[in-house]
Amino acid sequence: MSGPVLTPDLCVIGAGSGGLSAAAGAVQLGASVVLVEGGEMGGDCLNFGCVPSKALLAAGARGLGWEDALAHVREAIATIAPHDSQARFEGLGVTVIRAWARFTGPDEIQAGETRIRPRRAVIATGSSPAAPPVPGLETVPHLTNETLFDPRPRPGRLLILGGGPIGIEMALAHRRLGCAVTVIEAGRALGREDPEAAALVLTSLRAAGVEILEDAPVARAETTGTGVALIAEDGARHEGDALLVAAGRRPNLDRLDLAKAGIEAGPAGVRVDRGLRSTNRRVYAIGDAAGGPQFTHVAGWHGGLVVRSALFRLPIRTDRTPIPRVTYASPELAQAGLTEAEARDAHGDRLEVIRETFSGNDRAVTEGATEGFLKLMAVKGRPVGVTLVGPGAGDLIQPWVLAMSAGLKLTAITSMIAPYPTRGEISKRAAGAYFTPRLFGSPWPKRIVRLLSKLP
Ligand SMILES: Cc1cc2nc3c(=O)[nH]c(=O)nc-3n(C[C@H](O)[C@H](O)[C@H](O)COP(=O)(O)OP(=O)(O)OC[C@H]3O[C@@H](n4cnc5c(N)ncnc54)[C@H](O)[C@@H]3O)c2cc1C
Ligand SMILES: NC(=O)c1ccc[n+]([C@@H]2O[C@H](COP(=O)([O-])OP(=O)(O)OC[C@H]3O[C@@H](n4cnc5c(N)ncnc54)[C@H](O)[C@@H]3O)[C@@H](O)[C@H]2O)c1
Repeated sequence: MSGPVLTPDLCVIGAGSGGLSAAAGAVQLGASVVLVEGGEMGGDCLNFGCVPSKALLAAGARGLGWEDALAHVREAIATIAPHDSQARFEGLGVTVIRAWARFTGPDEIQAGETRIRPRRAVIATGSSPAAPPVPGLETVPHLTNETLFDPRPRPGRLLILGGGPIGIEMALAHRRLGCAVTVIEAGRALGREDPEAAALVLTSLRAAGVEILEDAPVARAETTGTGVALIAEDGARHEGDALLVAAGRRPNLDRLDLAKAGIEAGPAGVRVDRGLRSTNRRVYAIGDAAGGPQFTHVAGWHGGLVVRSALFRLPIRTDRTPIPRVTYASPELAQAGLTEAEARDAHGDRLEVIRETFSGNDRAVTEGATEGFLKLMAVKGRPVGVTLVGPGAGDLIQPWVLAMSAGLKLTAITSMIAPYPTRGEISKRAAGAYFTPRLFGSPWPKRIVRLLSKLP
């Protein structure tokens, strides 16, 4: 094969959330970096994921019309795009190649005409919408997150196959923009979340007019005269003029020729150890391609970790850090660390669960927005999980993410002075409630106070 041969310290395949973090970190530490991107710089999050979905939600909340909402989505992407652009990365000193990469051997990657023989490589190729095995779906016209934000007419009734985070967030966005929406979910909608928190979100979505059908596996899809129909296993037929398939993801590995490099993978992604190394020790896999939790902040965190490992040869591990997630529904649902059920499995009787509602939060009362609660899972004076549902939950959960990643005790939260009146006071109140029975329910503090009161 002719063409140039590059021998960088690091070759990163994929310029999404994970790949960009790895490339930016490595080049700024003095490494030579080649970044290969076959599609759009910025990957899913910027172009077809987080950014357009949150922009569409916000456009609906602001009461924009359909055309203005789609224009706002394009504007949001365009405003953020320079940060992820080829020009910015070349400015940092990264060699950017716009081509699809594939392995040609254990230590060689081909990208267009260029051959790359890096010291270390990172697979950061992300994921794509999975097509569920529903007969008829292959021929029925449908949207996925890759086409949902393109210019298109407003659907009168949108059917959504799948009630995970994409299905639920996009149901809310379309409802806000005036569409009738039906979500059809095989199991429980938001099935990964704490059931009580998910129920609150789903109740509010139903109250806003979204139809959500649970325990309704879709068995068949058909094209109708005016659009599409989904037929559930129980025979119920649901018709709409557009269909969004949001039924999970599959890793983007087909183009990579992994076997040539001795890299093993399964349906979830590249097989990696807890240090993100694949079965080829010189090749890491990060983000959605690595088969773990699929979030931008996880991909970005992975990007930082592999720089640490590849450049400084420092040990890294991914199995000890609590990973937060937020579903941007109304109200928001945020989770840090373990859910109650997970904490119960992990800690059994040692687990204490404390629940505080926003109806006891003065700011929420003054705003007349008291829906939601915080659930704290604590073991021996330390938080192991927090579920927060309510307006701004994604921001309110951050002190708990800090507390858990830094291994802080609940006293770190109780000793903080929380400004009054803020919704964030709910955290201090929950942490305080952990100590209430210990302090006021035990005879010892009272005995000590009595004893001391006898002293001059
Ligand atoms: C609708 C939607 C909403 C979402 N909302 C959120 C959210 O609010 N918060 C959140 O944290 N996460 C969200 N996510 C998830 C988030 O987008 C992903 O977890 C994140 O983008 C993963 O980053 P990544 O770097 O692993 O992959 P990507 O960002 O997908 O980047 C992978 C890149 O690799 C390129 N590529 C693939 N194969 C090759 C190849 N062979 N050669 C060269 N380049 C290649 C692709 O073109 C792509 O640009 C959302 C996802 C979707 C679909
Ligand atoms: N706010 C966020 O952070 C955010 C937002 C959107 C997406 N994401 C990420 O993207 C990932 C993918 O999201 P998703 O919602 O596509 O996937 P998902 O796997 O979370 O949910 C897909 C849902 O589709 C259902 N389903 C599958 N086949 C079905 C069938 N035949 N009939 C009816 N229902 C069926 C599943 O039971 C599941 O509940 C998420 O796991 C998340 O990590 C994150």
